[in-house]
Amino acid sequence: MGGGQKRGRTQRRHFRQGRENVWKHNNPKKTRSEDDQNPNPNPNPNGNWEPFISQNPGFEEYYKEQGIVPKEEWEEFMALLRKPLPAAFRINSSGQFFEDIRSQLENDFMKSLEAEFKQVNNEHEIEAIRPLPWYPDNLAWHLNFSRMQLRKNQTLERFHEFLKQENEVGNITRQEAVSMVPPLFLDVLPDHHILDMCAAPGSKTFQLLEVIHQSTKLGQLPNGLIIANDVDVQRCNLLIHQTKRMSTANLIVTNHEAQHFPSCYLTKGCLEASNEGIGEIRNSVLQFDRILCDVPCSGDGTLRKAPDIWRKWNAGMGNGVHRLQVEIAMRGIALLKVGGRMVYSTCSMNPVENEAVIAEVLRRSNGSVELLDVSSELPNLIRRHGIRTWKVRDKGVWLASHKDVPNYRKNVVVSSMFPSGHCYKEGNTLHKVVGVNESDMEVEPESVSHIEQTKSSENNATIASGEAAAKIGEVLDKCDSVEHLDSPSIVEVSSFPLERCMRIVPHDQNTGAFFIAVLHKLSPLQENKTSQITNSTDKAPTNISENLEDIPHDDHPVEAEMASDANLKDEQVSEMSPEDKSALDSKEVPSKDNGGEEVEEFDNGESGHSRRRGKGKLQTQGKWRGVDPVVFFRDEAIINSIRSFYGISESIPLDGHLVTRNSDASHVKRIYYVSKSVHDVLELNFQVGQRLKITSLGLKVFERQSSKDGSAQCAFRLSSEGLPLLLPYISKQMVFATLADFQHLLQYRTIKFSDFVDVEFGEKASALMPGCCVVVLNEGSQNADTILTNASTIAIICWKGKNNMSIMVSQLDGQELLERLYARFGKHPVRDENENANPDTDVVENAEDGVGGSEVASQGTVSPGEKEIGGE
Ligand SMILES: C[S@@+](CC[C@H](N)C(=O)[O-])C[C@H]1O[C@@H](n2cnc3c(N)ncnc32)[C@H](O)[C@@H]1O
Repeated sequence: MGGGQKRGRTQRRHFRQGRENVWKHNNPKKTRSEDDQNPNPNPNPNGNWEPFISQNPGFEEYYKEQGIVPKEEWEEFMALLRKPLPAAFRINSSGQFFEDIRSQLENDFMKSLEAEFKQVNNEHEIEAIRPLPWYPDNLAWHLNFSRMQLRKNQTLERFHEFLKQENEVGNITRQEAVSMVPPLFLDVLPDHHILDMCAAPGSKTFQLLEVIHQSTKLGQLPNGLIIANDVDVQRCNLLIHQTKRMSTANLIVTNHEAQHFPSCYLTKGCLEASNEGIGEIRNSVLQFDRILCDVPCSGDGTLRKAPDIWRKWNAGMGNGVHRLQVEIAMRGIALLKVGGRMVYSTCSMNPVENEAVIAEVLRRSNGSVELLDVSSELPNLIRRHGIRTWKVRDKGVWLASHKDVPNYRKNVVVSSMFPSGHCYKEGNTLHKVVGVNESDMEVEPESVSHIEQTKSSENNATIASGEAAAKIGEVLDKCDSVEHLDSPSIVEVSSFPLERCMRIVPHDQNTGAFFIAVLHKLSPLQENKTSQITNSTDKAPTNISENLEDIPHDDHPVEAEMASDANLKDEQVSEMSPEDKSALDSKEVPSKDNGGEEVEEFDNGESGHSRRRGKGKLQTQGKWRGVDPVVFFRDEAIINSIRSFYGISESIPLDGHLVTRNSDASHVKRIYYVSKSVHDVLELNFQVGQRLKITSLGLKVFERQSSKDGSAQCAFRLSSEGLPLLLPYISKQMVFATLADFQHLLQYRTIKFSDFVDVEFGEKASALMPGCCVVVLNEGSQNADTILTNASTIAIICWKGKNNMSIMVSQLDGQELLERLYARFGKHPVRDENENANPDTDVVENAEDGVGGSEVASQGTVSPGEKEIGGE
């Protein structure tokens, strides 16, 4: 794998930043009084700590003018923006102990924290912690303690410890409350194919994965899949780390510019050539049932948690990302199946990044997409209607219409930023539309600048709430009798039902701010007159595929062979995104076997040991240089030996489900399991010339192992992540332990067979083949079948040596599991020091036989974030 140790270190640094344990103290050198006085400390150039400035006149002027909250709420809105954001977290419902954790919060902490809360909090909030009322099943929680209170207050120590530990092992995820909202509006089902276009660091991907895995039985996989994409490869690594705890075989992580996310489809001719029947057509196009389009944005909705935005904020931030947001959203629409749903969201309050983008998507889609009214969904979530009128601010000047934009700024301040979306060429005037039938208009209604009567709008309340409403009224009064409107003070009102968009504002529920819109695709995208009008003086769109559906469907007869064919027609090439084209071009690039670029780099290599490769060859995944290839693992000898060693039943299919990141089977180090849905996408991707640049996929199930004395009889050991999937199918190398012995193993990590409390267990353990094995907790005297098919069964991977058994679980995970067992069964492991062997807990030092200690340490006991990600 390219990158090697250098990348490993970078990854670790990013993991630390990305999966910061927010419950820890950040700056131990600060004194308590400094911290308490300065809720948002900020170093000045002299290195002294100062509070963040929580004012920005430009910000206030901007949002007052936009009228996103009514005048009478302004002070409350601003006051809350200046307060630190209360912490929120989600219980990971895929975790084995999620019910225990929820019950601990509901029955223990909710009550026990009451008294502490009264002591430390004199605010009006009445509960110390509470479930978010709009999040299903009490799985998301809001804390009324600030992070500082949590860290500093002795009485909160137990709760603080709980949060720290559960966060570290991944049983809970800290996530801003409002950021949990968009996936809830996607209406996801377990068999959906989902694209998360801008997915890193992955909080929402995680939520989506939870939904598709929700009703899956132990040992089975859902039919759906998620492709989580992000343009930033390091942030992709954060996402991979974040989602690792899901142990999912239904995820593919890709690294593309979302606006150029590649098309993958096989044309009719190609299907025939490959003897695939029309019945297979379902797998011949990569389109999605659900798309999450959580785009990059100015982020001013996160002011409460990132107060440095106060200092940085300016109106240009929103203007600067508008075009990219439109391009990403349009690409999403093109990739969405007819009948599918796409959620567009930002953590910005700015209408230019929000309503303007949605209006432009509706305009360009020309009736193929509708904006859904989801007011009946999540009724407990307080939100405001989207607005239909706003202005654009550029270089300190308010612009009410594209007409007002000076010529030299017209390529920057584009028409789609304005409510009408109408582009004015030099010398044009705005034609009045009030009182004109749409049928009388020369151009299509949705492409025309509308000045609407607010009283006839469904959206009276929303529009009337803003300052702009008064101005609209004034202008409309004048408009009715005016044929041409040249006044720069005209206020445009969008004709689209943008009130169906949702804006969450901080003072409604003591949260951050967020914007969400839900789109539904009604028909394939057609060539779009509107966007041509709209863009007549804008820079040309990056590619035509923004406006054309670039995936074949009934209305687009399939004319050419698949993308990888040399005889592609010119127009087909022109519909491709630049990335598609470059992938196509790079077909001429020599294949991975003989043509990688010569580079000087570090490489983790197959041995897993970092080594300097010198002038080595970059790995190549299809067209993508520097990316490990994805290869189906079909080495029958190895697969059979694994099956036979662990007694893995034939009822779990392995053929076609195992992949590696190395084409040389004899050096494969890790083997990943992929679901049928992922398999199908991979097949398609191979057939179209590997257009998808895959960073990570699948669930690690087997890892190559070696033992110092060569006693291990199978070249591969089981991995902890893959165990929940394989457990019901395993019949060998498995022993059932009593609660006491299981707890002792977790506590002491290595135990001599003769030292187990249950003598029979010790004997059975010693009779296993040397090497990797599974220890299953048998609380009570259930039979093996019942235990193995029960989702709440607890099992760990161990190493059977000559004289002892060692666990292959990280210290942290072992400790957490021990705590959970105690919470569930109420028994502490009581150990008579004389009774059992070696009290040392370090498996590396004490593994006197079996696998090489360093092997266990490097593969079994480091935290997941420190292992290689997504490849060999
Ligand atoms: C708002 S964050 C996404 C947060 C994420 N959905 C979550 O819930 O964790 C926006 C992401 O978009 C990514 N991004 C920026 N430009 C992009 C582009 N052109 N294509 C794809 N991703 C992009 C950034 O790297 C960033 O990770």
